Amino acid sequence: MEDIYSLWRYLQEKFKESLSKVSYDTWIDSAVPVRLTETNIIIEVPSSLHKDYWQNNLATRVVEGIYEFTNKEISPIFMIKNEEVPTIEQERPIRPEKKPFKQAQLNSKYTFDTFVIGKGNQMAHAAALVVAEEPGTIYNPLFFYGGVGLGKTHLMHAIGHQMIQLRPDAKVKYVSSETFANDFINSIQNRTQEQFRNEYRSVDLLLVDDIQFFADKEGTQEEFFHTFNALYDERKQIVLTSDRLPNEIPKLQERLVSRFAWGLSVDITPPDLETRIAILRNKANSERLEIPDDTLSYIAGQIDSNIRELEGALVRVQAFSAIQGRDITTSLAADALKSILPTDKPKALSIYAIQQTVAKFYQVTVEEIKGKKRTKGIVVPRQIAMYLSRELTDSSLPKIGQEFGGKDHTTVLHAYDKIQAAIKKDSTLNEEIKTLSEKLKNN
Ligand SMILES: Nc1ncnc2c1ncn2[C@@H]1O[C@H](COP(=O)(O)OP(=O)(O)OP(=O)(O)O)[C@@H](O)[C@H]1O
Repeated sequence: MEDIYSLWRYLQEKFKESLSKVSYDTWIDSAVPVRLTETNIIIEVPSSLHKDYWQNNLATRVVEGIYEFTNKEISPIFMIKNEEVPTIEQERPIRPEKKPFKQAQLNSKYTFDTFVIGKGNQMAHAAALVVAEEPGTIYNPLFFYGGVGLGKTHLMHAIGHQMIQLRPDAKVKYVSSETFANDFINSIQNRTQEQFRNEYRSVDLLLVDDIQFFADKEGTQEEFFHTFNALYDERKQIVLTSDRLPNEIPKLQERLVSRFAWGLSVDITPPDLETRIAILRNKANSERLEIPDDTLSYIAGQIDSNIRELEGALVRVQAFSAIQGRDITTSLAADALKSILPTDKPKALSIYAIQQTVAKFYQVTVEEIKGKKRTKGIVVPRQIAMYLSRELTDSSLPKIGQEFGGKDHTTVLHAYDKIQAAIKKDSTLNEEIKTLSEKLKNN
């Protein structure tokens, strides 16, 4: 048998590559491998919350990682610290089994009931409900896009659950784009393409997550194109997610880009403070944690862009309180999060600050920059401000458009391309943009 510690180091490295620092520190760093046999690995974690998280989110990756390292199928068993080490023979392997269609690999926690609605996801939530209730009619495909950990997968699963509740015989299939690609490749290797096609083309609802990973996979794109057409022609609902709009995914075939635009694309933007507090409160209630309101506000104030990290922070605070035997208070939360929060976090640059700086530099007003006037003296500063908003902030194109008086994302893209091309030819403009960037970064 392999050495458990080398294997663990290998798994740690893999998780380090794929998880954010906060998630890694919360989930992986706190886990300890206890025993390795021919069939199982026992992993000790600090709390039941950790155990749930490992089982729901990380177990499959453990199986994959161990298989890469040892070439053996070994399932993880998670035990909570200080519990008795389980006897392996009595344990059922946790490795995900092939479930019947109806259950469709849906995470039971990702439902509409547990989804908190806020400004950034309101439209996505509404579209998801429509699609669950009237699949294949209005918004087909439905395309969610937005940053990491903002609830795209959650909403997708919620659609699946809701559809099964309304129509218990509905066939729902949820896959990540990688699973689709792997299934396709395996079907070629095993000569089971017909089975593959039957499986994917006979569903009532197909949910494909993170399709940005289709980039560079020509054969998979080809196959997905046919799957898409077959389902679409039969008026079956398709829901897709990605971290960006289809036309921004490099190497995505044009015919897929245009098909994805047939339905509705909705972005999910980071939650505001109120929504983050509401998400934490829900989570704390469902875990029966006693946390004062000011502590929830404190945690929500520290982690402002990613809900997965927000949840990770709550688990960390809870674990810290359990280990130290202290009640959860704001000062305990501050201690618990100290090591994962950047100490000199630079304040994120806002689009408004860019508009102000550019307006002042070119002696126009912010209203003119955000407005519709097409005189040259205004159009160029407006395009420069859009260009800098894309370069210097994490905002998506639609979000930038919105901040410029509700313009379309294509207008922003056009401005960006135009300025990018212009600075290569026009050295004065190049200098001006450099000066503006420096000014903004040093603010
Ligand atoms: N509005 C919300 N209400 C409650 N929980 C939420 C909400 N949005 C996200 N979450 C939770 O945050 C975590 C991350 O969400 P999810 O996995 O759906 O993100 P994602 O956008 O699919 O991210 P990725 O791009 O990494 O796949 C999940 O545990 C999810 O339940």
